[in-house]
Amino acid sequence: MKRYAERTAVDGAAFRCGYGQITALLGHNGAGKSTLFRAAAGLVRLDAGTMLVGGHPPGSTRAQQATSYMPEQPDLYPGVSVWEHISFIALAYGLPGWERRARHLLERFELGDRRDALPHELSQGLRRRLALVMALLHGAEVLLLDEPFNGLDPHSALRLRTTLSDLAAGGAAVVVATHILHDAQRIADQVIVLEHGRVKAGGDLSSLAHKAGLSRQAGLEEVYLALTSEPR
Ligand SMILES: Nc1ncnc2c1ncn2[C@@H]1O[C@H](COP(=O)(O)OP(=O)(O)OP(=O)(O)O)[C@@H](O)[C@H]1O
Repeated sequence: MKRYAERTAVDGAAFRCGYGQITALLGHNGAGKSTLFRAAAGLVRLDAGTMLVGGHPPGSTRAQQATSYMPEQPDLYPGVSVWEHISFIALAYGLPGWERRARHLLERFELGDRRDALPHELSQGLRRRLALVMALLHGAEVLLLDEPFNGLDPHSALRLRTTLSDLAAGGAAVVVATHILHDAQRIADQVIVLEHGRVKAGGDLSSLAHKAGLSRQAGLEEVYLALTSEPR
């Protein structure tokens, strides 16, 4: 449970995100998705309840080493180049031989020729791609990505979906908060629907469709709209 003054951001959000799985965290604006991520990343402390990240308390050194968190509004520093941003992450995690992986990720997200660019010289989608490269650099076993598809063009979104599926196939626990149900439907093994800080429903798409009283072939948007009420 997490409260901000008299406002309860999260309460009753019990679920598990398994290794080797992609979990999509869905919910209206203000449902508590980012608060859960910030708590998992050790940036805010829960007022009650328990959370473990990679088996460790959030904020502990072992949880930090196991986790990579990309906030909804990633911090990029003015005057610091693409390559310098990546070097900083490599230094922070003490990654040996990181340059090869960095070059590979930059190519994968089509930033290979923008190594010297400054954040203000990048479009919104390119800045998001840089933040993704930074989040993926240290090969964390737990990946927490807040709105990673925002601002990506369709090819980049496809590349990201493939990358996340590959990482989950390699054993990572990937958790993605998103409003883009098209992308979530294509990659999620598990969907958690949050409403007012609580888990409204959780499971794979076909079990959620069943819960919503829809055909098991129903798409995620239809299921989401059936399971949730209008935001107030
Ligand atoms: N630093 C803060 N101080 C006060 N209230 C906050 C703070 N951060 C979040 N909240 C409140 O907590 C609730 C959950 O917010 P949160 O950012 O977790 O939602 P979200 O599901 O990520 O929303 P969105 O889809 O809009 O990103 C909201 O009511 C929000 O106003």
